[in-house]
Amino acid sequence: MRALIIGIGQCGTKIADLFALVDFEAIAINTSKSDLEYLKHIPQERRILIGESLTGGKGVNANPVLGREAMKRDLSLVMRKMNSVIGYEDVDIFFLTFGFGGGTGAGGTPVLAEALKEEYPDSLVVAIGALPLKEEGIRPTINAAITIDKLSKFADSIIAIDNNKLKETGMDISGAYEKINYTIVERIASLLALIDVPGEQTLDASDLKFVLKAFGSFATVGYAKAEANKVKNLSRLILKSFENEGLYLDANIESALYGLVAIHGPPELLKANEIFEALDYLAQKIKGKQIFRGFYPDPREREVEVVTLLSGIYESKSIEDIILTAKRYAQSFIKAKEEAEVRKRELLSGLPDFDDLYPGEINE
Ligand SMILES: Nc1nc2c(ncn2[C@@H]2O[C@H](COP(=O)(O)OP(=O)(O)OP(=O)(O)O)[C@@H](O)[C@H]2O)c(=O)[nH]1
Repeated sequence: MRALIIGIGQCGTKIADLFALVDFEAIAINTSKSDLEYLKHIPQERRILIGESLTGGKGVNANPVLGREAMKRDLSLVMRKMNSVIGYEDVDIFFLTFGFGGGTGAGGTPVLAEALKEEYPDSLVVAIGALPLKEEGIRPTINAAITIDKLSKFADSIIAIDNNKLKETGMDISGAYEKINYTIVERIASLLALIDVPGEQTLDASDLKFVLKAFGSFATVGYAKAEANKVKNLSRLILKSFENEGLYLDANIESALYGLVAIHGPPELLKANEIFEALDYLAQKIKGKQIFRGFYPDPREREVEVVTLLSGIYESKSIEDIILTAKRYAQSFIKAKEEAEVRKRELLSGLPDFDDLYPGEINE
C-alpha cells in the first residue's frame, strides 16, 4: 500500500513534515518561502514554492482566492514534481493535509485535488484538514465553508479535524496545534501501518480504498490505546475509540456508511467475544451496517491499540456550524450592502450638479 502525503500551506506542511519524520513519502507546497524553509524532515527537493509571481514568496494572508490562483499558476510545476516523486509505482492514496481557515491551503487544495483525480484516476484523493477555531473570527469560517463546498466535488473523502475540540484541553495555542498535528499523524500512520500486514484477519489496500471512496463526504478517525495490563475488557476500549472523545470531530456516527476497525496487541488480550461484542454494536449503530476489520496479535506488544475509521458521514455539528455561520453571514452581508446602497441613493437624491454655480468656459 503506497500513500503519498502532500502538505499545502503552513498547517498542512507542518503536518506533512511530521509524516516525513515517521518515514512517509511527503511533499510540501506553500506560497510562503520562509514557512517552507522552517520544515525539518521533508527533503529540500520535495518543497515547492507556488505563486511567487503573485505574492513574492510571502504567503497569501488568509485569502483563498489568491491561494487558488497561486496553485493554478504553478500547477504544471507541481504536477511535474509529483510525477518525478511518484515514478513508475502507483500511489493508492494521496493524502492532502491543510488548514481550512487560511488562504494557501484552503484555496490551493481543491485545485490540486481536481488535478490529481484527473491525472491519477485509479488513486484516491483524501483531504485531511483542520477546521478553524471559532475565536479566529468570521473570515476563517467563510474560507472553510468555501473549501468544504469545493473539495466535496473532487475528494473521495474529507477527514476533518475540529481544532475547537482542543480547547477542552486548556493548552496554549501552539501546544494545542502541536498536539492535534501529532494526533493526526499517529492515527493515520497507525492505520496505514496495519494495511497489508499479515495478521489474524487482515485489512488490505482495497478494503481501505473501498471505505474511503465515499463521494466527498466526511470521514473521521478514532483511536484508543492502553497498557495491556490495564485492559479489563477490550470491548470497552474499542467503544472508546469511536466515542466523542476519541474522534476530533463532532459527528453523528449513526450517519456513517462504512466503518473499519484495526486492533493490535498481545494475542491473549484479543478475545474474540469481546471484539465481536463491540463490532456488532458498531455495525448496528451505523447506517451502512458494514464494518471492515483487522486483528493483529503481536506477542512482543505490551499495549493494545485500536484505530477506527468511519466514512460516508454527512451529519456533523462541527461542519454544520461552519456552513450555517457562513450562510448567515452571507445573508446579513448582502442585506447590509443593499441597505447601504439604498441609504446612499436616499442621501444623494435631489442633489443638483451645481454646474450653474461655476460659470465660465473650459478651454480645450
Ligand atoms: N491543527 C492545526 N491547525 C493549524 C495549524 N496552523 C494553523 N492552523 C489552522 O489553520 C488555519 C490557518 O491556515 P494556515 O495553514 O496557517 O494558512 P495557509 O494555508 O498557510 O495560508 P496563508 O497563511 O494565508 O498563506 C487556521 O484556521 C488555524 O487554526 C497547526 O499547526 N495545526
